[in-house]
Amino acid sequence: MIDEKLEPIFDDVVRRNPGEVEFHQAVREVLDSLGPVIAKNPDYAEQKIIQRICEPERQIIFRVPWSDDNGEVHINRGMRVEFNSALGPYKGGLRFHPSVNLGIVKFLGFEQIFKNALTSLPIGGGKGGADFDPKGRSDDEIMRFCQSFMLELHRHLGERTDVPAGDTGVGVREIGWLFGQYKRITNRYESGVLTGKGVEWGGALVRNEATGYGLVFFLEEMLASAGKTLDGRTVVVSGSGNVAVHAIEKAQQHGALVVACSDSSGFVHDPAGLQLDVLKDVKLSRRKRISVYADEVGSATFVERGNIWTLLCDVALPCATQNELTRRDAELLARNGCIAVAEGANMPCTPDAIQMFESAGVAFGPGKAANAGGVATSALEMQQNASRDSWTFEHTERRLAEIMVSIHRLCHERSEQYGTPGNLVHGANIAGFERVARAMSALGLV
Ligand SMILES: NC(=O)C1=CN([C@@H]2O[C@H](COP(=O)(O)OP(=O)(O)OC[C@H]3O[C@@H](n4cnc5c(N)ncnc54)[C@H](O)[C@@H]3O)[C@@H](O)[C@H]2O)C=CC1
Ligand SMILES: O=C(O)CCC(=O)C(=O)O
Repeated sequence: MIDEKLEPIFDDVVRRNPGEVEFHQAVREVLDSLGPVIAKNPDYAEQKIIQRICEPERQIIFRVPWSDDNGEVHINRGMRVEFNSALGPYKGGLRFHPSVNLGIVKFLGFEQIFKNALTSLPIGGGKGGADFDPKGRSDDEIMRFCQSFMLELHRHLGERTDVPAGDTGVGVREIGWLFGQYKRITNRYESGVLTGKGVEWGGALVRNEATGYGLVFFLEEMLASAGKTLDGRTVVVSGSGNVAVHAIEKAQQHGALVVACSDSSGFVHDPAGLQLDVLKDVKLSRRKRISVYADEVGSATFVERGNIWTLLCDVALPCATQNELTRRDAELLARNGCIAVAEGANMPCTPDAIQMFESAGVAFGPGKAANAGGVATSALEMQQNASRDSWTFEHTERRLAEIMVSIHRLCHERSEQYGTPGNLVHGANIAGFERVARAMSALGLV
């Protein structure tokens, strides 16, 4: 429940941003946690810190024209929301997906402010993307799209200004085409302007794996605070993209049996445990539908359009997309004995699903904390670019693990200090907000 003093702020956000339902949802969740913080720090109310945080510093919307392999012209809409730069340059990924609109980019950018603050690294919050659907497009078409997108976006970027990375539909391949075009337009090898680059051209080892790996490090901390471990647990993961595959990899390394994953066509169930090499080959290399995994692995079945959350598991890791896990799914998971849920995707659980987990005693790790390993490792990539250095895999993974442990500790401590022990949603919102609010307050009315 939003504190009654903060209710008018939320109403104003809804009025000023009509129809942007995902953005409203993300704001509501944060404001829900902030009543006690504002009561303790009346200066923040006077300085209208919350109202300022809810208003992006800058929103850029632009036309992206490109032509397909048959010469037909297409027009997409590109956007970048530069939300908050109190802690550092705007930082956050680019999403290419037909569902992208301003409300989606704003929800993602808003979440990113608090997530980035939780890493304790010097990065502000931003997000971008386009309503472009890469599915079924040739490499040439996607490259032309990336080049056209960057032709406009480049003027807003810079290693000290705004530093995008990947997200849904944007991986190392697209970052390559975006970086190549930036370099060509500006005539500068400005490595720190994008992260998630290939390791041969300025990228950092571990960035590709970082979100999924970080999720599992965070999950281990959640379980440890209840005296449990991941070893021997049955895990279900939704999605089969960058985050999902690397979460599966790290969960397996920690002794879990991961029995299912999905894509937008359905899920595969492999009670023997997913074969990671086959999964990576099908989804990341050949970019096929998930059903191909079941065609190639005898122990697996494919369930078209099926609901993955009906499967029995100890741990659920939603790693696909926003609002993919509803209250009904949460009830089912709890009833089936699930003990922990950690969000690899951004906002994959609906608010009433989260409430359900809380009331059923299922440990819950919110995305802005649990999936912060990706952006944290992006900040480590920026550090390496700035110092013209490159670290080993082992060193970088150790840094990632330390960051995830410290994010969990911070969220846990704040949840206790503010009277909701173990509620990591409150802990994450409060800890992230505190860091941004202190910086905004120090920087004056800007
Ligand atoms: N890539 C990164 O470093 C980070 C990504 N995230 C979030 O993680 C989520 C996944 O991102 P990536 O793995 O990078 O994207 P991706 O493009 O590599 O993979 C997305 C996956 O989700 C699946 N998917 C999409 N809609 C689905 C649906 N309705 N049902 C089942 N599967 C569906 C796709 O088929 C694909 O397998 C997104 O919410 C993203 O914002 C969060 C933090 C960092
Ligand atoms: O690495 C980054 O800059 C962004 C990662 C991202 O988009 C996210 O955390 O949701």
